[in-house]
Formats: sequence, C-alpha cells, structure tokens
Amino acid sequence: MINKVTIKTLQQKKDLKEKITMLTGYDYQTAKLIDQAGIDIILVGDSLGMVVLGYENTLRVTIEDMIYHSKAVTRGSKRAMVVTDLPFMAYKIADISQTVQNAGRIIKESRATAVKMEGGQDIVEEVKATIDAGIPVMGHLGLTPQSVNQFGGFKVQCKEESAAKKLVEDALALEGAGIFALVLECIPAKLAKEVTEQLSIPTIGIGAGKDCDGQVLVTQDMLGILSDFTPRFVRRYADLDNQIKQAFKNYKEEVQNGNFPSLDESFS
Ligand SMILES: Nc1nc(=O)c2c([nH]1)NC[C@@H]1CN(c3ccc(C(=O)N[C@@H](CCC(=O)O)C(=O)O)cc3)CN21
Ligand SMILES: CC(C)C(=O)C(=O)O
Ligand SMILES: [Mg+2]
Repeated sequence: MINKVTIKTLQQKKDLKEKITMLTGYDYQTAKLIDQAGIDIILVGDSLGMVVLGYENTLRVTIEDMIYHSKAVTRGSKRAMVVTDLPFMAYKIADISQTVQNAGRIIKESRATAVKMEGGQDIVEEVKATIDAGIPVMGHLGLTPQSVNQFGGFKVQCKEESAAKKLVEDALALEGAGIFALVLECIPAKLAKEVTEQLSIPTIGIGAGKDCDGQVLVTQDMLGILSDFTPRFVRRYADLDNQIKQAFKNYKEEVQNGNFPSLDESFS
C-alpha cells in the first residue's frame, strides 16, 4: 500500500520543519516521474497555458483545459497529492455558487484532491463556500498571474510596506477561511518568512526565499525545457532543451544518411 500524501501529511511536515516539495505537471508521463521521485504535490497549474499551449499569459486557459490535463495527471499519480488551479473567470465572480460548481466539476471529472485560487480577502467567501462543499482549497498570494494586467507585467510584489501589510492580512484571512496551504509567489524573502511564522498552515514559495515551508517550480523551467524563460528564482536541474534538440537533429541526420533504420530495426 502506498502512503498517499494528505493535508495531514503536509501539516505534519510544517510542524516537524520538514520541507514540502511541489512541482507542476500537465500530463500522465511527467506526473508518473514526479510521483515516483517522491515529490509531495503535483500542481496542475494554469501556467500550462503558457508552457503547453503557448499563450503569452494564463488568462485564456479554460476549465475544460484544466480538467483535460488534470485527468492525465491523476492517472499518473499514486502517492502525490494533485492540486488543480481554478482558471481566470472560474471564480472571483459575483455568483459564489458558480465558483463552487466550477471547483466541483474539476474535482469530480479529474479526481484531483484540491483546487487553488489566487486572491486574499476578496475571495474569502468563495473559499469558505468551496470548503463547505467538501473541496480543500490552496491559496495563492503575491504575484498572482491572473492579475497580470493589473500589475503591468510579471513583477515582484509587495516591496512597499503597505502592500506587505495587506499580504499578511490576506494570508491570515485565508487561513481563517480554512485553506490548507498557501502559495507565495515573487515576494521579498523577509515577508515570506514573516507570513510563514504567522500562519499555522504551510506556505509554499516560488521566488519567495528559503524560509517558506515548501517550494514549487514549473517543471519545464527546472528541467531547462523552455530556455527562453529565465526568471531569477528558477534553478536548472537539467538542460533538456539542448539534449532534446540534439536527439531530433541526430534522428534527422541518420534518416537522411540511411543509418536509420538498420536491419535490426526492420522486419524480415
Ligand atoms: N514557465 C513558467 N514558469 C513560471 O514560474 C510561471 C509561468 N510559466 N507562468 C505563470 C507564472 C508567471 N510567472 C513569472 C513570469 C515572469 C517572471 C519574471 O520575469 N520575473 C523577473 C522579475 C521582474 C521584476 O520584478 O522586475 C525575475 O527576474 O525574476 C516572474 C514570474 C511565474 N509563473
Ligand atoms: C507557479 C504556480 C504556483 C502556479 O500557479 C502555476 O503553475 O500555474
Ligand atoms: Mg497558476
């Protein structure tokens, strides 16, 4: 029997000061590798709009896109918890019951465990209603990419004292609403440390320094698959971009020069 990662596992890790690990996954094969490597959480992030679909930001991603990719990921994951982003306009809307419907569709059709929502005090009622329906919610503060047009680009957030103070208040409000973990994206390390100390639930950072309870990266970034995307917080653990391109070139050359296929690779 595999010990599945649960909300309780994550809380225990924070309490024991063991780091939580999360990576994004958008397909079956990658999910299987992440799962087998022992990563705690696979995030089906709406970053798939940029990484897989080639959009310039995450705003055009649909609920259908999220369900399609989440279905593939849950098939590949035996131990890791699968969390799926609610996409732009699937929440933060006047009709809260619509938010719960959308979150419920994702859980029901994809078998993900939880949903993630960007926002603070503005979404507390939606977070509460979703949790009341039995759906665990992960929060996300700081650089919330669905608000990119309000930020005027993907920029570090909360450098000013007033914005930092608001982020702490938002974090506490979300914890009060019942979220089980909170992503902190692109904020000063000192602020992330303060939030992590103030909350009893785990924080998971991306560009938020070393003192969060866990870390998350976009898998393609850390594998070096999208080498045109190089924000400061990404560390490359592989250079697959060049390896893959070289393999394609070798294949092309060997087909062209008659080296592939050989007799062994043919049927008599
Ligand atoms: N491939 C990928 N990786 C990500 O981490 C990611 C996505 N896509 N898409 C959704 C959001 C967008 N994200 C981004 C995108 C760009 C920067 C960036 O260029 N940051 C600059 C700082 C710019 C400034 O504050 O002036 C950096 O150098 O880190 C940061 C986060 C994070 N998310
Ligand atoms: C970068 C993470 C936190 C995310 O929200 C995503 O991949 O969409
Ligand atoms: Mg996202």
